[in-house]
Amino acid sequence: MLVADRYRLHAVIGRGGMGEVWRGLDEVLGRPVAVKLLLNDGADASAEARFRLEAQTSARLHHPHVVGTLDFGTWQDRWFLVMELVEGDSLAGELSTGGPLTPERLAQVAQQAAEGLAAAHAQGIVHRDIKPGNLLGDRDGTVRIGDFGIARFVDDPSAGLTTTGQIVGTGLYLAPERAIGTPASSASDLYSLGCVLYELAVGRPPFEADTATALLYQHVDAPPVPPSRRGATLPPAFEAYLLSMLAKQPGERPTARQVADWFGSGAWRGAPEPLPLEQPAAARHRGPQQPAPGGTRRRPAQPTGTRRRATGPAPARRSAPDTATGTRRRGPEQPGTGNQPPATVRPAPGLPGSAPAHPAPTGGAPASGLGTGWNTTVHRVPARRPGLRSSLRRHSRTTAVVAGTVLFLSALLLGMALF
Ligand SMILES: Nc1ncnc2c1ncn2[C@@H]1O[C@H](COP(=O)(O)OP(=O)(O)OP(=O)(O)O)[C@@H](O)[C@H]1O
Repeated sequence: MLVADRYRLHAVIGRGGMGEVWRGLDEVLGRPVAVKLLLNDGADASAEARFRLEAQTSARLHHPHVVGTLDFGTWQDRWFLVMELVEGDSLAGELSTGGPLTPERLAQVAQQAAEGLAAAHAQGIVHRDIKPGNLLGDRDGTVRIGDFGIARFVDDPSAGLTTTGQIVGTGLYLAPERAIGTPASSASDLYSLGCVLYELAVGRPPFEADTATALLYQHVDAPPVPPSRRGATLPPAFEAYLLSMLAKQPGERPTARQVADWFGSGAWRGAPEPLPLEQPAAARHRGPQQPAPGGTRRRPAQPTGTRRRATGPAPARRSAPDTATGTRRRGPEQPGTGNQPPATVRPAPGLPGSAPAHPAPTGGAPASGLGTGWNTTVHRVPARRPGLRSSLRRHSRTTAVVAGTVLFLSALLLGMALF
């Protein structure tokens, strides 16, 4: 098939919600390309506008870690988008074929995906659909962010909702603030990236549930179980930093720039700071930014230029639910994987019951990670949820109380030391 007298389509690479992607050849320039053809079913009147927006948005970005846009137009009444061809597998494919990634590969994914996001955020673009399938790995492992199909500019008042008030994004990776209907910000992308890294480390996403409502509650209310308690072998600094990306409050997450710098610095190899008696003298003088190969129990390394609150130790110290088992097996002991929502999920009065709000096409399969119908883009769940909103506020209050107590005790100890 020759599209627009120029692009020879060879084989379908994959299908998404908006169209199918083909491997092809630009016969004019003689180079391989990927061509996305918008589905022609006429089912979604806004699809054409979204497709055009994807083209325009991605065309503004020129970055080694973002899939480049080469052309856009119509051919035989179908819209097409021509992109750089990424020859390797998506991170979703990498996980399903090879299992959880090594810390080295994970750090590379984190750094490069964050570089791509930082470039988008610098242009005022929020991706809004960061998920394993949208992170493409080149043959040499280079990670490129694709699919800006639902990206928005941060000052776009319609960002976050469709015209019918539905939440846009992928539920397994949806930031808490988005679960309560707040428009996505760059911090929302960082939360999604945190969920993706978690999944690539553990083999399962941080939160899973049988219903969309229960899943949203977990994003808002449930502390993620540290990956190490689910079988992942990450250096402690890496784990702490990853958990900081999953902070419930957007302002407590590191920025994309900080994530890229931190992983690029090698600080992820570090371990928590040892207790005073265990600490070797040389390590005491090592700066907090430096990696600590082989060290034990050192405080997580601080990212360059990162706000103190975004460095990760706090989430890591948060006690995990007793349901964590340290296994990768999916079962009722893992958060949200049983038939009932976990104890931390409190369905609010008036919310839909246990029936999935967005039924999985596989016949009611739970929201259990890659390959399920929940791994989709638009959630047909009413976006404004008072219960979820107050839940998020409660998190802020708890943080304030803890911070106040720590401050008070510090002052008390200081006073005792002085007098
Ligand atoms: N530039 C590209 N090079 C190589 N493969 C690509 C490229 N763009 C997309 N793909 C592959 O094509 C498949 C479909 O991509 P597409 O962006 O249409 O859908 P999706 O992200 O899977 O779903 P949705 O758009 O509904 O979120 C994906 O699996 C992806 O791996």
